[in-house]
Amino acid sequence: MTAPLGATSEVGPLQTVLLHRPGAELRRLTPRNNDQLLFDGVPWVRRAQEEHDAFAAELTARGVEVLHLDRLLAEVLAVPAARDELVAAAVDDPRLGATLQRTAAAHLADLDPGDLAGTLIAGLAHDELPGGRGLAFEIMDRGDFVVPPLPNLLFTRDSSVWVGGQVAVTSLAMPARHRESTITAAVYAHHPRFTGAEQLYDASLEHLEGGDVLLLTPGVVAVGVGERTTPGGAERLARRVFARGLAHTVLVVPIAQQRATMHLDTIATMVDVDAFVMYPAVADSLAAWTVTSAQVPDDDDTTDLTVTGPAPFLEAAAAAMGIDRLRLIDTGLDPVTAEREQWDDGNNTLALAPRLAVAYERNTVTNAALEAAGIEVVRIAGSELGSGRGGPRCMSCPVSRAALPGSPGAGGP
Ligand SMILES: NC(=[NH2+])NCCC[C@H](N)C(=O)O
Repeated sequence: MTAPLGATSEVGPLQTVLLHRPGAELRRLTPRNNDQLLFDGVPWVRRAQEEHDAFAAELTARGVEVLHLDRLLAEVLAVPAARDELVAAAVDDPRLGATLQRTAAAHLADLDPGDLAGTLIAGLAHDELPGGRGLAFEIMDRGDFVVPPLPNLLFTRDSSVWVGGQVAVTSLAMPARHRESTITAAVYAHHPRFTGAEQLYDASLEHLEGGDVLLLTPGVVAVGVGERTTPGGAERLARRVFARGLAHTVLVVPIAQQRATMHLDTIATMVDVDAFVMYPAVADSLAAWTVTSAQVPDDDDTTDLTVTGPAPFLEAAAAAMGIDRLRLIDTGLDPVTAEREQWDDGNNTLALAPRLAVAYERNTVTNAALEAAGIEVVRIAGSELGSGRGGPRCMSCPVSRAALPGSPGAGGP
């Protein structure tokens, strides 16, 4: 029996999750390209894989079904339409010119599904393309990429997000991540596991990343806007969730446009039905605009919106959730520890159920605070994984979460 698809909260018992075990794409990182590829260092790949395997094992041990994105991808690449879409997307790059696009596409089209999946993720370097031709090919250096690698595919949170029983394939803001959503789009459209899943969003729309989307409680969604998700993306998502009856309130939360706070889930995640772990430096200033719709909404993109605010985030969230107050657990203790542990994704927890969350072991002060507040912490190592600036929440996309007691069912059919 597989669980119904979808999620309506951050903390409902996790049943199925989408992960990506990092592979050869991390071996592409060098001190020259790591900034552009959004890593803060050059990870030791073998150790990163061990850390990721241990993360997956903790989830499996607690009864969570783990789906692996590279395996789903290899399976959909047996479908001709999916193959054609993904090969075309891989060479759809103005750097290449028509001749190199054609020879690269021909090379990719000849690969078997497993090798093609591997190449779409790890990329294709100039010296790996035997029949390469064209002006761009002549001019490129040996190590340049014809198809760039996708080291951030590891952060499955960002390239898709389930809201209720529908899945939003997102529109990623950074060029290094654009192609990730061609992969999630193909998997959701063509893999039998997702047959019938309705798509809520797509990559052609305004920027929206899953790390900015928090399902506070059934019917209430928070969306961070900052370096990645734009106000336009938040507005589009609000209209769509209202039109489809997936939520009644969207809280739009501005966050600083900088790397340390690239997504809302880098400063706050939920660890219980009424509790956040949050970066104290922003706790007092974080604000939210409350978006609702007075109309009986029925159209995806034209519903009138009512916007009120800004109000302090915790007050606006509690009001939208229909509870008196939200509990707050601080990252760190003093400002320096807080800043260090925020940077190391101390806030970026993955709840497996109310009061049970996965966190990086290195954030010792935050984890102690979580335990003091009654949260059981499943600690994982992240010395190598963390160099991509993402923690347990970023590295996971919940595909099925059970409904919270007392709330309507989570997913769709
Ligand atoms: N949901 C998240 N916080 N994701 C973290 C993504 C990290 C990734 N290196 C990026 O810059 O995009």
